[in-house]
Amino acid sequence: MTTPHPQPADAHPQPADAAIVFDRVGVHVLEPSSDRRPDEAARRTVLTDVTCTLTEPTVTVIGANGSGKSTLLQLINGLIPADEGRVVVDGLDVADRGRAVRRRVGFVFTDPAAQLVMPTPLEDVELSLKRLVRDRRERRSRALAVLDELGVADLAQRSVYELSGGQRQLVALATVLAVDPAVLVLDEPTTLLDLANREKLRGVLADLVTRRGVRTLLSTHDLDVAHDAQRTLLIHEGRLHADGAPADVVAAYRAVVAEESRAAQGPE
Ligand SMILES: Nc1ncnc2c1ncn2[C@@H]1O[C@H](COP(=O)(O)OP(=O)(O)OP(=O)(O)O)[C@@H](O)[C@H]1O
Repeated sequence: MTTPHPQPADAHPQPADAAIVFDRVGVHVLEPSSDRRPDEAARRTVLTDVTCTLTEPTVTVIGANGSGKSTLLQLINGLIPADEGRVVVDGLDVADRGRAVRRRVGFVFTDPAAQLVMPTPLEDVELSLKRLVRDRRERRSRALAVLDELGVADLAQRSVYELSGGQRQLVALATVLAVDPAVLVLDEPTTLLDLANREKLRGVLADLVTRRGVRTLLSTHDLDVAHDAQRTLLIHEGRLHADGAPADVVAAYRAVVAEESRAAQGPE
């Protein structure tokens, strides 16, 4: 799909070739097998032959545990390299323009502990801004503004250890948003959130898309959240099994689960 999307007046400038392209992408992992010597590792396929071009501002990825969703997302900024094929973000091949890609793409991990390294939320967001904003006072006011945007400014000076999982998740998102990414990739961002915070996050993401022109790509097990997108991908056993409107892809997912459950019960 290559339909251009209108941009709001104060939107993040998107290049003419704004798209995330997966071109026959495969990822394999080496799995040491118990009955072999450790150096004779078996190669297991995690993703295979994934091809799609994502131009929509909002895309969601669904699929069973272990199907390959996180791996797919981590290919986008080179956290996991593709063993086959190419991943291209806004015209930049991740394999040789990784640094430029990472400047465009913000990644929010499922586990906020992967992102929070400082004693307080404020210091964590300031750390993100260090490369962009030299003036300390400016850095502080921008960090507070982002925390405020996510409704967690009151936690700015608290110890990270005093925060709930959901609060940490919002702070982790703040550290990424602070540097104003053009593309925001989120791996199961609502897993740790209660209903109120889940709704808040959905609102924040919708607002980022319409007001800031950020494009979002997120994986989720929450089928309500999956419907928030213009396009949904279903990853099943490492393959792109369905791709299209969220309602259609969710229906395809239900069909896969029903078929697997029938097969597990065996012949009648
Ligand atoms: N570095 C690795 N070494 C070995 N196996 C790996 C590695 N990374 C991922 N895998 C395996 O690849 C498969 C896909 O993992 P991935 O995390 O992408 O799944 P997922 O769809 O995000 O699952 P979940 O919904 O449970 O988070 C899993 O079987 C996982 O164990």
